[in-house]
Amino acid sequence: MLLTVNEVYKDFSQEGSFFLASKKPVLKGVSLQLAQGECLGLIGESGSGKSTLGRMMIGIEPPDRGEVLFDGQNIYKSAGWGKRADWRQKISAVFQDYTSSVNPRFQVWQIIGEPMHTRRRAASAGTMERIAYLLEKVGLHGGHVNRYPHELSGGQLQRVCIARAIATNPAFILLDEPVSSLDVSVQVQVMDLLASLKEEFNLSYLFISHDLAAVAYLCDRALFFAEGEIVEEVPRIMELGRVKAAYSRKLLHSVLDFSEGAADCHCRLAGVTE
Ligand SMILES: Nc1ncnc2c1ncn2[C@@H]1O[C@H](COP(=O)(O)OP(=O)(O)OP(=O)(O)O)[C@@H](O)[C@H]1O
Repeated sequence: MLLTVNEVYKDFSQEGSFFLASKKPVLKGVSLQLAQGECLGLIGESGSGKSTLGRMMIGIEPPDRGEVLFDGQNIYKSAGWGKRADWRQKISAVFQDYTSSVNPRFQVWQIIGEPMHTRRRAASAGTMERIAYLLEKVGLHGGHVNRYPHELSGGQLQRVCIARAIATNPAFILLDEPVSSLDVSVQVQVMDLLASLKEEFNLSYLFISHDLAAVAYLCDRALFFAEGEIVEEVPRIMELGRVKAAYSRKLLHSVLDFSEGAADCHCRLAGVTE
């Protein structure tokens, strides 16, 4: 298994009364597994702990209890949290807010070169070649290489973030609401890009989204998440419309009418692409 999350717990301090600060449990014994080349959807209401779990799976939010194994290695123990280790090259992320994900003073080549440890002022010919290759992979071209973030559209900037995310040949990418800030027509294009990169590079994704159509389109299976716990698993995405738990049904019906099942969802998304 590429990634294994074993019984992870996380509490955050909460402002209490003047003298007391209470602890709020945000993850309550979550376990999951992710295989190479698989896309797992994580669906849940705002504040349910999805992003906390995502951050934990990319090595930046240590659990209070439990473990996260990448290729069998406990990412918070073996190399020490915060230190460089092989697994860091194999894990990356794309977030919802592409604007704050990049340094506004960096040009596109510097942003994409960041995980390749490119120096700020110059990059080798080999690195620039690699950057050109990555730009092409995400549907951009050489004309974008010297641009600054403010000279790009939202969709183009998110494509730059995706190029940066695949720069180190990762095995796993956290996609935390990666299309939620984009216009609907651009969302579909970026979803198509994520789907084709997954196929080409056999990537594994954890796809956090409120958009059930997007989950149905991209994911192989999905988890419904509430108050720090998995409430239901959908092992085959085509069965997304047949969830049983009251919470999952409530979420489904609040977003789309799923009475026709997940196929309906595919059709709706496909309709936008036509
Ligand atoms: N560093 C932190 N310190 C204190 N509380 C935090 C911290 N990070 C998250 N929380 C709290 O943990 C809870 C879960 O947050 P999280 O962002 O994981 O939820 P989410 O399901 O991703 O929500 P959304 O869909 O709105 O992004 C929230 O109540 C949030 O305020």
